[in-house]
Amino acid sequence: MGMGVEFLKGHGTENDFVVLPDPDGVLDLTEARVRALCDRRRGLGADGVLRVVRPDMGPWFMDYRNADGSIVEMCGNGVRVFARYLVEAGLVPTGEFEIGTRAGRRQVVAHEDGTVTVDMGPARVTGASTASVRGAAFTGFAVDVGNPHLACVTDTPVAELDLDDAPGHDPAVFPRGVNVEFVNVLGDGALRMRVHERGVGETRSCGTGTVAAVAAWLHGTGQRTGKATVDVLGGQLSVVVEEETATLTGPAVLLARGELDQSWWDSLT
Ligand SMILES: N[C@@H](CCC[C@H](N)C(=O)O)C(=O)O
Repeated sequence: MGMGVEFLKGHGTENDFVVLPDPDGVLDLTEARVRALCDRRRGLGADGVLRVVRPDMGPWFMDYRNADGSIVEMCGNGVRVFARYLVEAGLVPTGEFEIGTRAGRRQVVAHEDGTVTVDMGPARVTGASTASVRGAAFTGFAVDVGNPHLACVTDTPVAELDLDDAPGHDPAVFPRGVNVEFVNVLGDGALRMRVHERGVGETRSCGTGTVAAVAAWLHGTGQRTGKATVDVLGGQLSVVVEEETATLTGPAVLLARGELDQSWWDSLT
């Protein structure tokens, strides 16, 4: 290894991340550096950054950043990729362990087949609200999965939506912004979803978004618990919603590792 900053690249259902191992918490991860890393032309390209930190007390901590550099609470696909990194780096044994996030500790199970199950904590439906896409209104439910979501179950085929721009939302309901999901019901327990993520744009998957989608679908049909598969642009995730918590299962892939050029890193402040 040379002197550059170590990185890995990974994805969960094509929601992709740069992983930065930083056990001693010495990296100065500025907004400018996150933006440059995530840029698909002048950087490595990713939807977000996962910095891997070992606190003095407690489990390994996932310091998650959106591609625009914003620091937010939780990332369901990210936590699976983070878990895969910890296992492959030999920092935890395959099986069950905890990961710290800004939304609290999350129990994960890294399976032998490469998939990871995450206990996501409760998915709380907190009310109803409306998203707009090119003048069309979509009603949905506000769902708190540690981070904020507006999940809209709709008969409009999600493939037809133009999500290049952020959907409109009510800032009084979502003062810190929101991730917006559009959801089609394909059959009992089978959903299709597209998502526009706060701080990123449209992504090919959002783990917390799939949990919000299933919680909203169940809520709208008068059910408190249930399970569903959710087809996203980048694959399929499985979600189980229980009274007190929800679980998310899906793939987690690491595909590259290397080091960032130190002078490039230093040129960004
Ligand atoms: N892609 C993530 C969610 C990342 C955070 C989100 N953009 C936010 O700002 O809350 C996931 O898989 O959950």
